[in-house]
Amino acid sequence: MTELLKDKAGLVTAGGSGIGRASAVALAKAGAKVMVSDVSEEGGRETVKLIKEGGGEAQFFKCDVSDEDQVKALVDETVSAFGKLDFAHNNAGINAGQVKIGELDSNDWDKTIKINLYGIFYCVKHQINAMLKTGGGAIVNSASGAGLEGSPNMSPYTASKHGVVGLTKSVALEYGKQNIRINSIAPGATITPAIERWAEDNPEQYNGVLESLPAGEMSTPEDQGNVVMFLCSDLARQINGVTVPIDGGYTAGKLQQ
Ligand SMILES: NC(=O)C1=CN([C@@H]2O[C@H](COP(=O)(O)OP(=O)(O)OC[C@H]3O[C@@H](n4cnc5c(N)ncnc54)[C@H](O)[C@@H]3O)[C@@H](O)[C@H]2O)C=CC1
Ligand SMILES: CC(=O)C(C)=O
Repeated sequence: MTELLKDKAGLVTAGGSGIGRASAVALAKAGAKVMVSDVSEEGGRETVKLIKEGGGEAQFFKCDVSDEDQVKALVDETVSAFGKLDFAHNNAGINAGQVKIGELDSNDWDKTIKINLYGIFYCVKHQINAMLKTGGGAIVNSASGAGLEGSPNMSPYTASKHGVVGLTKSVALEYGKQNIRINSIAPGATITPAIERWAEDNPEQYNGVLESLPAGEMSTPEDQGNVVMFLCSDLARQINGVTVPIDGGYTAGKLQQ
């Protein structure tokens, strides 16, 4: 446990697995009270258990981020449980419809945009309104490397994550003077349970991905969660409106930043 987020309170969406679980744990280890939310009750409650076993404080609230009423209820419940909202990690995202756009089922487009982009909009809107009442705060959105460059066979995902990057920049310009910061992370390939299963089934492709990465390894959920924790803390007080690649240098060879 550290004291970096002592007396702070906030929420994590999709905190029941992978990056969201790691960020919830990192935030709690830094001393924060964390409302872990997920559409999966089982995953979310497991994260709460892990936090409590580590001596931290957390509660679970079920929330599908594609439903605005549920998102508002999550924000209200967090403020009611902890008295304020100092930070939020908006992490829920899916990657449906992994085909060329000519073959894309429109339902996969709708589903992806609804969770990845509308979900971030609903979260940010209601979190900002809560933070305005309690003195400000810090928001971190999960974008992706696919929010910074094109990715074949992932057009709904790529479009949604570019949207998250753009929304982050615009909102940063709107509320800086009210002591609200908003940033995104752009994880590169990160070893979450789903990727672990894929790697086991596709060892050659997995080794190909590893070779393309400057660090020679994928990042871990904890690599992502630690940066989220930093961005939520006052150490990052001058960081606003940016998207931080966390990918061992992968985007350094791709982008002009
Ligand atoms: N794992 C990776 O390599 C990368 C992940 N990301 C992004 O990071 C975020 C988290 O990804 P992972 O940790 O890999 O995910 P994961 O697959 O390990 O977990 C996803 C979680 O999201 C929850 N979820 C799904 N739909 C939801 C909804 N509508 N509302 C609330 N929760 C919902 C699931 O129940 C699950 O607990 C996503 O936004 C993803 O796009 C970005 C770049 C790379
Ligand atoms: C799936 C994804 O967002 C990656 C690997 O950037």
